[in-house]
Amino acid sequence: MTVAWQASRRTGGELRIENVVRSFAAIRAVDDVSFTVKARGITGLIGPNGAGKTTLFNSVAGTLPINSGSVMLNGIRIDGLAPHRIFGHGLLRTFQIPRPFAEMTVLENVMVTPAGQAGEQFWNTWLRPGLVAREEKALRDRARAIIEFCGLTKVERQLAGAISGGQQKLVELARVLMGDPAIILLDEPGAGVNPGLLDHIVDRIAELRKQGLTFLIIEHNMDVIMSLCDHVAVMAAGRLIAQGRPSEVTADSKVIEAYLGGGVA
Ligand SMILES: Nc1ncnc2c1ncn2[C@@H]1O[C@H](COP(=O)(O)OP(=O)(O)OP(=O)(O)O)[C@@H](O)[C@H]1O
Repeated sequence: MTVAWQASRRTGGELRIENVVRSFAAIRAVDDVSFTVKARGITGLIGPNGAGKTTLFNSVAGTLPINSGSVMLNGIRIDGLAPHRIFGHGLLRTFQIPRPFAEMTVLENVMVTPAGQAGEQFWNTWLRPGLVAREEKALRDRARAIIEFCGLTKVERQLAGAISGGQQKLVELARVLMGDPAIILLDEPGAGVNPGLLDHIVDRIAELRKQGLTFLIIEHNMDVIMSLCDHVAVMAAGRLIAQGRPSEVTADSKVIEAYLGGGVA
């Protein structure tokens, strides 16, 4: 029997992206971009293919160093920190293509959490077996509660490589939730997901926001953006060309022009 799970252990999640530049040789993939993701809100990041959205995500999450500018999380400067330190400050991300351990079950995938458990120190297995067993049980209970929250209980014993692409997206979300995030960067949660499951994913994201989490979401599906986001930032050719409420940015002539000129996915 699992206990109801609440995503409310951290507070905050405000992300301030200021004048960020990231180039690849002559291409300024992110060109002097500034915007703020409000704590406990859902900000969408949209733009045509090649706009620089993924590069900005990678820069914020610490996997790509930035050339200039700054990234602040809850007032703490995080650009230049290693990805695991940024993770430690509560910023976690998912990937456009889910990356589960295909030969492990859904439950095992969700139980793979950051270092620091007693069982990871091998001598504990002999000297303090009770502690290791208690930690293992607490981890399993927490994983099962999060799996239930994500609606994955029916498939928790299946191999993660054998479930649908949409369910794998939910496994990614569950894994991120195990890391106790303040802010989650979601990379195209709707890509390749059937409409029924997409409604469920949207509902879970809305519930997590209600519980105090903050989101920055890259998404090409405008229905998802319109139903979830309270703020939208629009990039094109590396630059931020508009930001505001969803209804404002979709009516903005610069945005319409960028999509018509750049081709919408
Ligand atoms: N590792 C890299 N090396 C060289 N150029 C890159 C690299 N990564 C991205 N780019 C270039 O940077 C620009 C922005 O790409 P990016 O993938 O960030 O855009 P995007 O908005 O995420 O696009 P999509 O919606 O198609 O995923 C593109 O011109 C791309 O070719």
